Amino acid sequence: MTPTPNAPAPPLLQARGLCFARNEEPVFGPLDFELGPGEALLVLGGNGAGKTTLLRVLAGLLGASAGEVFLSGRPVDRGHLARGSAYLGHLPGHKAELGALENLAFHRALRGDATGADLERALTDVGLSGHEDSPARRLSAGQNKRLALARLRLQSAPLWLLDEPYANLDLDGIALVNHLIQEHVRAGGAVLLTTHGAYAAPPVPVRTLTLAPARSPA
Ligand SMILES: Nc1ncnc2c1ncn2[C@@H]1O[C@H](COP(=O)(O)OP(=O)(O)OP(=O)(O)O)[C@@H](O)[C@H]1O
Repeated sequence: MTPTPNAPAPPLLQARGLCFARNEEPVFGPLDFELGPGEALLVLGGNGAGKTTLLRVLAGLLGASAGEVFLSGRPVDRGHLARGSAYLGHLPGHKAELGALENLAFHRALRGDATGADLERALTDVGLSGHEDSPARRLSAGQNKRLALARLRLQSAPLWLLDEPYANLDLDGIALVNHLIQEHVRAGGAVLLTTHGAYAAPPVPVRTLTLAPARSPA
């Protein structure tokens, strides 16, 4: 279909009637929201409200029970979501025996990414200079989070899904996350993030989505 001249660009991410249930017990939804390029959406809700589950659905790691998700105006399935987003979860997902640099190279090869980005520079940028050869299993929780941030930044996905990105980080690390979010959003990307620490809100236009207890089907 030919786009209408001067038509507003569709949101980068849109959810309509999105629900997730486990064993017929609703976890969240129905949710309707959208996120444009250059925006961040802070997902709020108490422990167990379904924030992580929502991010995993949007990352294509779990299938929604109902509803639709659109990327740049097109309805997408789980495979498209997995390819169109970069997910930072609670677990860093590194190969424990590989060094920090090897982990970045491994994930780049896995994605078939041929950008040729400087991986040593990527480690330096997240404060891991000097840890190039350290196996991931020997990195601290905060250093593992920093390595995951380096991986995130090397991906070209426009949509970032960040689950508790500030967890385990010192003040300098919190500022690093905010810098990366700001850089990504200014480049036209979008970020959906969860956090329990209001102090860490990134310095970009932020909207909020509060997950209320899910409604049981009538
Ligand atoms: N693997 C699982 N198997 C069964 N139930 C699960 C599983 N993971 C999460 N749940 C349940 O799903 C609900 C939502 O969990 P989720 O982790 O999405 O919440 P959350 O808002 O991210 O919580 P928190 O703020 O504590 O991290 C909770 O009731 C939780 O017990």
